[in-house]
Amino acid sequence: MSSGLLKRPRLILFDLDGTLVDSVPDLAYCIDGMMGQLDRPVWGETRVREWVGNGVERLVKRALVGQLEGEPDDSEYALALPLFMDLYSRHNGKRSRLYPGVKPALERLKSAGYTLACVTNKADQFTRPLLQALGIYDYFSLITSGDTLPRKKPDPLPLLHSAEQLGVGPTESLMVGDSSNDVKAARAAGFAIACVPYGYNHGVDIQLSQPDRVIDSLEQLGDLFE
Ligand SMILES: O=C(O)COP(=O)(O)O
Ligand SMILES: [Mg+2]
Repeated sequence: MSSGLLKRPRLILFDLDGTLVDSVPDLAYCIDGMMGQLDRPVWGETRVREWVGNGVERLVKRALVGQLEGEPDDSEYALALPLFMDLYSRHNGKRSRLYPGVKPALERLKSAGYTLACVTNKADQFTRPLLQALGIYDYFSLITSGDTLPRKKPDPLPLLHSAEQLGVGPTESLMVGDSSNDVKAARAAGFAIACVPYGYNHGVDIQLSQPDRVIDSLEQLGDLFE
């Protein structure tokens, strides 16, 4: 990782789960509720934390197979997904919290004239209510969810789509995330990438993905730019 200041961006894209919001308490509660309804053992927050970041379908599959990779039995998955969707639509946001410094950081960046947008792999039916419940929906000029486009992060499409919609080029755009999916998507899109170390990266240190910067709090973002 290099040091020194980054080129000042015009657009800052924020990942949601693990970057803005600690959503694992709700996700784990609903995964465990689903497992219980299937008469299977529950996993708890520590395991579920390692499985978040590739969208709801992968999360349910990971819970069914008990690991990051692998495909569950088709008929069990067909039962499990609607159970999870129903539980999460009723519990989304109840136990989730903004990470420290998120709201003041968004406020300061917005006031300083940066365009802010959200790019998440979370399904849109859950993304918008969560941002609203946590009082940060209005900071974002655009929200691109995991099912908005045909491909999710780590594909660069959601990042490139957001920048294009907002009339900003990739070299004037910064992605802020917590996982290797965010780093891969940003690199493929030609965006700069800053990461937080406190989120969900499948149990792996985010430094190993070599983002341009790692910051402890979003409040440090403004200090990164020339
Ligand atoms: O996997 C999800 O549902 C969300 O993940 P993200 O907000 O970190 O992209
Ligand atoms: Mg994330």
